[in-house]
Amino acid sequence: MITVALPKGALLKDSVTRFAAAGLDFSAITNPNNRQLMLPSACGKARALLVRNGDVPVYVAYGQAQLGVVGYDVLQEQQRSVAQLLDLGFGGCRMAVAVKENSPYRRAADLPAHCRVASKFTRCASEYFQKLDLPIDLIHLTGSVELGPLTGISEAIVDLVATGRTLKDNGLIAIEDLFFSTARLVAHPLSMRLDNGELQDLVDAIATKNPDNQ
Ligand SMILES: Nc1ncnc2c1ncn2[C@@H]1O[C@H](COP(=O)(O)OP(=O)(O)OP(=O)(O)O)[C@@H](O)[C@H]1O
Ligand SMILES: O=P(O)(O)OC[C@H]1O[C@H](OP(=O)(O)OP(=O)(O)O)[C@H](O)[C@@H]1O
Repeated sequence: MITVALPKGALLKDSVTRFAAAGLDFSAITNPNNRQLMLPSACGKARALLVRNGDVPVYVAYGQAQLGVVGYDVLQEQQRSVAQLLDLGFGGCRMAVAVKENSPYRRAADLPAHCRVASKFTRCASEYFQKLDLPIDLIHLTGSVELGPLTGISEAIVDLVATGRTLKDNGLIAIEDLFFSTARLVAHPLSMRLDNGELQDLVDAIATKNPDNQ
């Protein structure tokens, strides 16, 4: 039986839609009254694990799920051994450096050496500033990162921006982008190698049967 790790939160609805188009109906997982974390598909041929977005690569890397859906940002941050099979197109956002609107900084390289940068994505942030050859003091936060410059805990943040509304409503501006992110279909590499065709057929159906293109 194929097990799929689906992310709670922003990517769940579109993930369920894409699997449904490919023949696996996990819609029961989106029922607000549902508290079951492991659910069979309507046909009974597969099952879904409902996990935190950040835990999808963990279940897939360990092989407890053969497939998963997760944001590219999380894959960049975690660097786990999972195979990226498809760009699913939804969940578009960018990873950006942001500062207070009224700060003098307009490029990441303008930030003073050893300034504090808050982020949930500390590996991405660290690699980015290393490439700029700018030493920074990273502060790891797990959410509401925009509060960093507002409270003064940090001069800048590295965080996801989609509509830009959260930045605007908190008096911040993005000054540089690290990368663009969308949801990805990932797989356990060994499961793909040992596949008898069933997994590949599902991946092909997800790739070709996109309701947004029909
Ligand atoms: N505002 C947004 N608009 C569109 N996509 C977003 C937005 N914020 C995040 N995403 C994408 O959706 C993914 C899931 O975000 P979501 O907020 O549901 O999870 P999370 O709470 O950040 O994750 P975790 O459960 O690991 O803490 C992100 O990794 C990113 O790829
Ligand atoms: O540009 P916008 O459309 O306003 O979206 C960006 C916000 O969305 C994400 O936060 P999320 O809602 O996941 O909450 P979090 O701060 O707890 O991560 C991200 O971390 C930003 O805060």
